[in-house]
Amino acid sequence: ITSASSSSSSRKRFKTTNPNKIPSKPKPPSRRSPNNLSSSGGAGAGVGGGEATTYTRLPPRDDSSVDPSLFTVIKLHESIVPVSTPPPPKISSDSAAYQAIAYDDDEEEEEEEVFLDSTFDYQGFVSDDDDEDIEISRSGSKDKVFEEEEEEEEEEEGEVKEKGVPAVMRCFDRAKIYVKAGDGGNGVVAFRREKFVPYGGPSGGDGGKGGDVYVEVDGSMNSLLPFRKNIHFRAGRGSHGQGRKQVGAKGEDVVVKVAPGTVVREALKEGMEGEVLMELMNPGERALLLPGGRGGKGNASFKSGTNKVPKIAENGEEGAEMWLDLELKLVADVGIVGAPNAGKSTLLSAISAAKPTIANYPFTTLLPNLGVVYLDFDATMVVADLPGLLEGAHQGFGLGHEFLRHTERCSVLVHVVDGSSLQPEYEFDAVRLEIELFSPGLVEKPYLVAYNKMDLPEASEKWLRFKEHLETHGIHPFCISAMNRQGTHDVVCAAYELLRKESETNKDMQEWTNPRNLNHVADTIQKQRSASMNDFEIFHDSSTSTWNVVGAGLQRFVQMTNWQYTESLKRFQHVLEACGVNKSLVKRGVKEGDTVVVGEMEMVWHNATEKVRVSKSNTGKQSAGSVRWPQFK
Ligand SMILES: Nc1nc2c(ncn2[C@@H]2O[C@H](COP(=O)(O)OP(=O)(O)OP(=O)(O)O)[C@@H](O)[C@H]2O)c(=O)[nH]1
Ligand SMILES: [Mg+2]
Repeated sequence: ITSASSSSSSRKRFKTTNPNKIPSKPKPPSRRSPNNLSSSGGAGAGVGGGEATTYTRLPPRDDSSVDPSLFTVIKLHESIVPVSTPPPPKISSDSAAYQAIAYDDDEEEEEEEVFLDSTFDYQGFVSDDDDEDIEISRSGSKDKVFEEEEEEEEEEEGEVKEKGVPAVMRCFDRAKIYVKAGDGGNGVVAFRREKFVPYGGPSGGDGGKGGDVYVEVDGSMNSLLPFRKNIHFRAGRGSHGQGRKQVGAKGEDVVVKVAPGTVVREALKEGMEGEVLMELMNPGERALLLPGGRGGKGNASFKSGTNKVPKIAENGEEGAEMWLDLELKLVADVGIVGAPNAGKSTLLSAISAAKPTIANYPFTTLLPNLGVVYLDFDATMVVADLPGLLEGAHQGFGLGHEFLRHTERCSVLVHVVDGSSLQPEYEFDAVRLEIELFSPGLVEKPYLVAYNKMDLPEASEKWLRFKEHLETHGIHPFCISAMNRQGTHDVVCAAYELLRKESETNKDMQEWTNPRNLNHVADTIQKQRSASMNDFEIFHDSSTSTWNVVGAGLQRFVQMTNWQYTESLKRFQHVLEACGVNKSLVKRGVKEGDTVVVGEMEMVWHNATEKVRVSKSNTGKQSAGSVRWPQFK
């Protein structure tokens, strides 16, 4: 027999996020079919007036070191759509109402009764219930929530500053956000009160389900910019149950909108990369990420043959919460890479309707530009123009090479070489090396080489030498003048041909990976929620005489138990007995007076032969934020 002592104030709140890892299914990047490009990709670009994404601009600079303060002038396509703002967390003003016993009185009888009977003849957890402190404990826990929030934000700020890429760039394609599903509403204890109907019976309704958290692809977004302003997304809490068996309303859902091509990871501490939870590619795709907590049962649900007057109700289940790392990898078919000032943006503007900034200095392009290239009615491809790569980019020179991850989804690369540079061959090799250093997988992608600026004599002079150099390596370069649009069509056709071949090879694999279950995170959480209470482990530290009973099912049960009602203790005691915790503890050698911890509940163990009886005199003061149970020795 055990009797309980308090602990919830000192222990951290139990989180349904669950310490157990959520298994993820990383999906191999699937390429979009060229046919659906016009409706997606955020670029919204198209021939005939369609506009492409253009975000560029850096004033000419002598040195290539990057001062973030200069990046404030950024031109962005207007189409960035703010993500939906989550509804403010609902805090019911009459939060204490459900705690006390509600009556669905019909006109006449207004008298209040309190059913916090502190005496029952049960060997087990007993309460020195002190009704008046419930409010205090409630507000106490609220404060705690806010404190935690502040901590989280501080932690966020600290992590934003990583070296390499200027802050402005990072924020566009990477974000860290917090999501929380709504808690379930609490059930209530109420009794039917009606004139001429004695013993109306229990009528406390169940709490409503908490709101869900969804992640949705918004085709009009082309960056993760909105997450610079808004990083907390909380679904609404379910309403509490009411008298007359009225079930609480469901909490409001929250939808986190992301750009196509966003990779969602579970955020881990200390810069570690979490598992990929999902990759969201196609506009309109929607994933249920975190399901809201279940509503607590009201006393009407506890009615049984043996207990016709249940004075017990459950708390709502806490909604799961987690931090997510979002990363945008552009969804483009072809990526244009090359050294700074080689003419990459010029090439994109020559082959598509995109209007990236073009200027005669390195690092004009700071963020990738997208454009849609139309070869035919049904032959289109999305082309991305990337910032320039320098030798040593992997060490952070220039803009670094982080943005190369945008090419990971590209099937084909077009390598633009500046023919007017001193040693085009050397420039070519250096850029290839940087690509390889970023990812060996990237260097294996099919690519073609476009030798640019052929209209300039210094470029055409070196063309033959360059061509020979590459041909010895089995590469056949194209020569173009992007500015005059000469030779660009050949490059486009060749790129499209490579793209077609690639998609044929990948076809089988893509078919195999479809259909994807985007809701697998929510499914895992649901599965964990239905974990049996019989699954638990007992950890014992012999030096401290503390026994930790760990099990998802039991922890959830503790969290949902409203300790205000004394019958809750009975039920808890019964559960511990029924699922074998007591037995296992005895077997492991628990001793009189040892501490047993289950979830956030801490108890003192008492041997079964002793009778425990509580008298009314035990109603002492409670500390804020906890419900204290007396210890009986
Ligand atoms: N003569 C000539 N100049 C060109 C050609 N293509 C590009 N240029 C010029 O080269 C300069 C750089 O062009 P961009 O398209 O901005 O080069 P980029 O590779 O995008 O440069 P970053 O974005 O800074 O990496 C501009 O002044 C262009 O006008 C070409 O075919 N012939
Ligand atoms: Mg450029």
